[in-house]
Amino acid sequence: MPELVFFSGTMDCGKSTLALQIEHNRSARGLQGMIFTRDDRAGEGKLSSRLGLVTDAVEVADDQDLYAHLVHHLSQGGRADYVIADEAQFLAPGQIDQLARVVDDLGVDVFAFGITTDFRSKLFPGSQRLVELADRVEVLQVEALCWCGARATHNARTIGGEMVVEGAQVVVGDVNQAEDIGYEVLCRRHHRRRMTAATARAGALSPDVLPIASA
Ligand SMILES: Nc1ncnc2c1ncn2[C@@H]1O[C@H](COP(=O)(O)OP(=O)(O)O)[C@@H](O)[C@H]1O
Ligand SMILES: Cc1cn([C@H]2C[C@H](O)[C@@H](COP(=O)(O)O)O2)c(=O)[nH]c1=O
Repeated sequence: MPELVFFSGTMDCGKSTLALQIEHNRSARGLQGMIFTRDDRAGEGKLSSRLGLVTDAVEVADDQDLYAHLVHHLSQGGRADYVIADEAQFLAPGQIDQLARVVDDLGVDVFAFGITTDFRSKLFPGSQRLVELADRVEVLQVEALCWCGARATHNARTIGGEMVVEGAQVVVGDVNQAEDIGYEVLCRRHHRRRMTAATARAGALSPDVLPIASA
């Protein structure tokens, strides 16, 4: 049975790498995929992994109908034995419904990859719809780690290393960018306390508070 599978995890846990591996294994056996992405850090129409691999992809537009795109492609004699959708958190809920329709009406597997929650630990609308509709939600096995060594479960947005909780939901960026706007993965405890690697280090280095002399 064809499936809609949502591979989910924090930033930097290997989602795009897995997407590229799925694409490689299938294309090595003569299958042809349709690859969608949106706002990849490598630029428009790219699906990239931090391991250095990159492939071309269809850059999804705001109002694009993904089901209609597949039907048009097939009607022109194209093939689509499977679909990969990376950065799926950026897709609109309606586009996730269209991917479900690709599975149900066209009988094509859809593998979607994305982060579930934003820097405020709120669901992205596209990810929410995937959780609602997917046949399976798979959490990636390679765990990203918080600076404390615990499994990272949350994404923090940072400015100059400090966690921020105000701002637009979508700001394309990367981890390990101490300057300017960046991201850092944290365990829930440290996300709740807004403790990033930089602020934890600063706290550890600050001198003990001197006792207040009594009058
Ligand atoms: N220099 C490196 N050596 C080995 N593995 C690396 C290196 N850089 C990144 N990685 C691996 O790549 C993962 C990030 O992969 P990527 O597919 O870009 O993540 P995602 O799409 O989930 O953000 C890291 O968690 C790590 O396992
Ligand atoms: C938490 C969070 C992330 N983003 C952006 C930052 C990156 O461009 C992508 C995630 O990419 P990855 O391949 O999973 O590392 O999402 C965002 O726009 N808003 C957020 O809150």
